[in-house]
Amino acid sequence: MILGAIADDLTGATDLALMLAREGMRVVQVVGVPDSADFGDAEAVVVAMKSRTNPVDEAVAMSRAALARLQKAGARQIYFKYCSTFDSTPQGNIGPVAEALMADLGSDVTVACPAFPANGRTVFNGHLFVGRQLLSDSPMKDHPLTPMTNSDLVAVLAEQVSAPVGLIAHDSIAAGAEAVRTQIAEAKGFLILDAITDADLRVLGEAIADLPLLTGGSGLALGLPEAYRRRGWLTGAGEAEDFAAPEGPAVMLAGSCSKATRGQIAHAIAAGVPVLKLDPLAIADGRQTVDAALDFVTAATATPLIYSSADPDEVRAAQATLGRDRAGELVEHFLGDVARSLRDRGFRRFLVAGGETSGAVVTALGVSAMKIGPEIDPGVPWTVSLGDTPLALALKSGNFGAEDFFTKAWTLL
Ligand SMILES: Nc1ncnc2c1ncn2[C@@H]1O[C@H](COP(=O)(O)OP(=O)(O)OP(=O)(O)O)[C@@H](O)[C@H]1O
Ligand SMILES: O=C(O)[C@@H](O)C(=O)CO
Repeated sequence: MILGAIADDLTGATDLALMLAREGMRVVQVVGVPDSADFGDAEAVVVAMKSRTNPVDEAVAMSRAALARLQKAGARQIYFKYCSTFDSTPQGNIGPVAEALMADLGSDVTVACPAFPANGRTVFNGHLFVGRQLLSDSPMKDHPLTPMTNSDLVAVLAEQVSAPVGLIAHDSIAAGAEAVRTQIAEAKGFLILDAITDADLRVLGEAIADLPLLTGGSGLALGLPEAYRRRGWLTGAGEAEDFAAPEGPAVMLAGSCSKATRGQIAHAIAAGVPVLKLDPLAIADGRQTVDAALDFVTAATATPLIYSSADPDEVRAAQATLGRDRAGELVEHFLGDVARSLRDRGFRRFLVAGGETSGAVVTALGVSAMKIGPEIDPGVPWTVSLGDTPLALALKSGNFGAEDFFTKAWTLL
């Protein structure tokens, strides 16, 4: 194994696995800390955690356990994958997890870069942009769990760590990999990396391929396989692996409240997709039940969509009554229960929107590992679970995907 990755949520793990597979690596994605350190002939293993919004101690412990397994499997380099919108709170979990991994690896310097230009995430002078907006002006300011109100990543990360946080600005990246490598060699702690294009990411790939620990979104991995190839670690052109989606009925489940997901839902409704909208308050007081949701799915004449996605005002109202965490958990458990019951009734194809939501659904489905299939939109592939009853799973990061995602995805199977 060359690269061992630890992702703080499931859709993020899939996003990274797709990036590595597309650049020619044999990748396996596992869900949760794997029991064994045997990953067959995988050149990269991405361990998907659900640690983005857990208490800091829990997130650190889970990530360290994953690291130990990846080290045992012989990973040459470790990658901590977090969101391209740097989803975190002043407590963490990006900083504390990264610091713990650094300590375990005996390393005193690492880099941090959430840039993913194909999805509009760029970092310039240490400030994160989402499309043309600063992160703090983007819809991420209203995220239900990790509202992002500061775009200055040096400042954001400095609040979360005890080590110093510096910046390698775009002029250094434009000067090439050697210039970046020199700055890293002279630094201690964390270095935020600017990157505004895929070409920047390829320069960075070459500059960082020998560091023990990398931290970033999936974009930072763009140039790694090529850099590994140059070092002779990765051989072969990386032929696309076979992908056969299991046959069977399908369902779509959305718990993401992102602007992108809400737009995709509106598009699906306009296209005639049968929908059921969930309300956390109605789930809490028993007015909405899993049985009723299953009846809705059974009665649907086309692939149905169940969603709890709501605009920021609705989310705030639900959270004011239930509390932020309970509102989220109610929806996640509900969708997980629905998914499990549908699998038991023969459903084999699941499209899920939202990282936390995907974590809950995939856990409920008992999926422990998956292979990467065709890309639906940047950062979102179809996957197929490994094991006795394979399931086709599309796990969409909240903010990813074109407007027609919920209808287009099915045409790729
Ligand atoms: N109507 C609602 N009111 C309050 N919370 C909600 C509502 N609908 C969903 N949630 C919760 O909001 C959270 C959304 O997080 P999730 O990670 O699934 O989506 P996302 O943040 O848009 O996606 P990603 O993490 O991939 O960017 C979940 O915990 C979900 O249960
Ligand atoms: O990096 C991203 O934006 C996504 O892979 C993600 O982590 C969403 O939860």
